[in-house]
Amino acid sequence: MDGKSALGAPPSLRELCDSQRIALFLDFDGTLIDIAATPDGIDLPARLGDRLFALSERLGGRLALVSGRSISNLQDHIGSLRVARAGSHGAARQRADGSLIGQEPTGLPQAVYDALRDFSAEQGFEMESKAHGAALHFRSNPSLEKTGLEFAEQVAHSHELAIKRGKCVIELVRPGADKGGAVRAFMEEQPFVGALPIFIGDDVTDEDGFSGVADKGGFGIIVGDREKTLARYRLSNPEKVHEWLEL
Ligand SMILES: O=P(O)(O)OC[C@H]1O[C@H](O[C@H]2O[C@H](CO)[C@@H](O)[C@H](O)[C@H]2O)[C@H](O)[C@@H](O)[C@@H]1O
Repeated sequence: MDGKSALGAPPSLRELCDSQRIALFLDFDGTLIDIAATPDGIDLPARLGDRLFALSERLGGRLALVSGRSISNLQDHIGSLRVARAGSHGAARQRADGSLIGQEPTGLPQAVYDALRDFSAEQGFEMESKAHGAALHFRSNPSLEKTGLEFAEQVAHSHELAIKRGKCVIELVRPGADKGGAVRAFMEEQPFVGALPIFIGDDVTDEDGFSGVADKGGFGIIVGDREKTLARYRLSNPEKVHEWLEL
């Protein structure tokens, strides 16, 4: 679908909740918070964790954060999480009480972190080491994209890893997991099972989430502009997302 011109705002959350049981899947960067110059340079709205918990309570616990960040990194920024969450692009999944859904994923080989660190220092990328992956950020110099992608492809090939793309970032991860898989895993369990799922996200990896909710009869909401998207509706920025969620 042509996301830029065709998509309108979704019906209000209240309207949707009046007619059915809703489950919400929320991306973090670019959706709940504005994109910043660096991964740690983000500004969070006051008491975001408390507000997400209150929204989750209103939805009977059917709310999950689904982020490319690790769960521990989300907690470093938001504080202790009391809602369901998936980190590392869906590879790590926890219920609201912190119990695991599936196995805890393994990290990358140390040689990959070392190679990316050396490459970043030489070439001017900002490297982000994550629990289950590693990212090359080039927001401060977008002309680095091609060099970074070529290097990441070599490393991925040597270590049988997958590449995920995002906004000014190239990430190396273990193959197999995505945000759609996380949605499907939550939707098989209480309190999510049987609800109408809605995924809100802004980036390429969120398209897997849109596909996951569509498989279960739900729909996606894209934040900002994308040329092509599986989302059915659009909100223009994180501020509008907060308004829509009545956070
Ligand atoms: O799935 P998300 O929750 O949206 O996480 C995706 C990646 O977000 C972060 O990087 C992005 O946001 C940074 C802060 O605004 C920005 O500086 C960077 O350019 C963006 O790519 C995070 O650092 C990554 O680990 C996430 O995978």
